Amino acid sequence: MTPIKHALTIAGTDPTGGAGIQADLKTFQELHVYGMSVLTSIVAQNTMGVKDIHHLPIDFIELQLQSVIEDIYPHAIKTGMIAQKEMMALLATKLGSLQNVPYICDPVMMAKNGDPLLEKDVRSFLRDTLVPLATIVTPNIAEAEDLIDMKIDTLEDMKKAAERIIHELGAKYVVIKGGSLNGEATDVFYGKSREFHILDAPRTDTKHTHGTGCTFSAAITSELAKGIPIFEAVKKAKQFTAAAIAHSLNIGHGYGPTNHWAYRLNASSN
Ligand SMILES: Nc1ncnc2c1ncn2[C@@H]1O[C@H](COP(=O)(O)OP(=O)(O)OP(=O)(O)O)[C@@H](O)[C@H]1O
Ligand SMILES: Cc1ncc(COP(=O)(O)O)c(N)n1
Repeated sequence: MTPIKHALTIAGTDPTGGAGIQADLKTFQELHVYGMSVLTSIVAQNTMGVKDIHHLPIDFIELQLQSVIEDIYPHAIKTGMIAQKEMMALLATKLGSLQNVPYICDPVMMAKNGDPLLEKDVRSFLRDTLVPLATIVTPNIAEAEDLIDMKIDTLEDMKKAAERIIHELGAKYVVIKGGSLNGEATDVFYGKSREFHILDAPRTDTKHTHGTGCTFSAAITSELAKGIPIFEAVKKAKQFTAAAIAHSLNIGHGYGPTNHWAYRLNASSN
């Protein structure tokens, strides 16, 4: 039997279980990798919005990370909600010192309803510290616009933005998620091979998309932990997330969560 691979998420929490650390761990489990987590911020949020955020002290985030790495070395690492400059600086140092571990940077900036998850004025610091270290960075349209300070209205704009993220910011690969553009669910993948790939999946007409971005980047992380080539990993993540959205859950009073086991249902009916 192939030894199990280990994936680590470094992110904030969602007590309703749909986004953040909780969505990441559910995704790792569904995709058969051993999931581990380092908490950065504890977020009092639900499907309706964010009530308050408690940031953990930097030295305690460092201690969690050290505890994981000295014991169960991760085969891939993702970051989600990294809210403060000091957290970004710590992670840049730590992630920069790990050799050959794929790093998936989900540049989380806000919750689905628009509530901010990052402290003010730290977005450019995210762009300058964590994005350049990324094997792949996974912005949605608003995050991509913010990272390279350009308006994105069309697929051509998405391609231009992808080129700029690679050539100006230094990540190796990028996938820009077009879920919020023109009612499509078309994503653009681009990277050091300088080839564009367009990823399409049927768009589900639902408001229950809480945690889709976390789920997508955690699925990429799972596949990269297994050693799957990067574009294959992104394609699998796209299918996994599309299924999770197609079977999303009408629970809670706001933007309901996705269904992390939907891909398993699809696979068993094939
Ligand atoms: N309603 C939908 N139906 C199918 N796929 C979707 C839908 N909404 C998003 N996706 C896809 O889910 C994945 C994760 O998208 P994510 O929610 O992070 O970003 P987004 O929808 O592009 O942006 P935003 O968070 O601003 O809505 C992407 O592949 C995206 O194309
Ligand atoms: C802790 C945390 N991280 C990320 C998100 C964004 O979630 P989404 O995937 O819906 O953009 C969130 N709401 N909470």
